[in-house]
Amino acid sequence: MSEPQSPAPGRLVVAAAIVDDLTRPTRLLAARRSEPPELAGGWEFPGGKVEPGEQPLEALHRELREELGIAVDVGPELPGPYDGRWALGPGLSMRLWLVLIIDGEPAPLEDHDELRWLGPGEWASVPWLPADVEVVDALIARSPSARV
Ligand SMILES: Nc1nc2c([nH]c(=O)n2[C@H]2C[C@H](O)[C@@H](COP(=O)(O)OP(=O)(O)OP(=O)(O)O)O2)c(=O)[nH]1
Repeated sequence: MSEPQSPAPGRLVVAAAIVDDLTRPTRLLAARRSEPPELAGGWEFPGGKVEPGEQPLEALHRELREELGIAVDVGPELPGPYDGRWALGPGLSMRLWLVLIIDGEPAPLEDHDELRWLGPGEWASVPWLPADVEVVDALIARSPSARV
């Protein structure tokens, strides 16, 4: 099968599908953005932009510590259709990994005003940011344990 034509990868955003189990996940942690105004109220995978000179996984650990106050073990990546990345908007694309919390209780410290554990059958039940809808669908498709 041929690769879809780009949107250019653009700046890399790294994000986490925080789950309760890396092989048979049943719960997924969604975060509601509080800013900027045009994105506020939309639900997303916690994460953020990779800074110059930073490795992607280094950025992921930093963002999760800053935004939620947690340390994680990183599991498998959910590769997107654009050279492994998911298209976000103009000039941005995302890599996403399943992760498990190993330290800390997640709290909306930065950029979010609510966190919610979504149980089986609920993973698509919040209004995800538009670009995340296909990502959530792909996550559900690879996680039979997420379905009721
Ligand atoms: N973190 C994250 N960002 C997403 C997702 N879906 C999606 O469209 N985005 C967009 C929203 C933002 O435009 C961009 C990520 O930027 P960000 O604001 O989280 O990055 P950052 O924490 O590094 O913040 P900054 O340096 O830009 O202030 O990607 C997602 O699931 N997670």
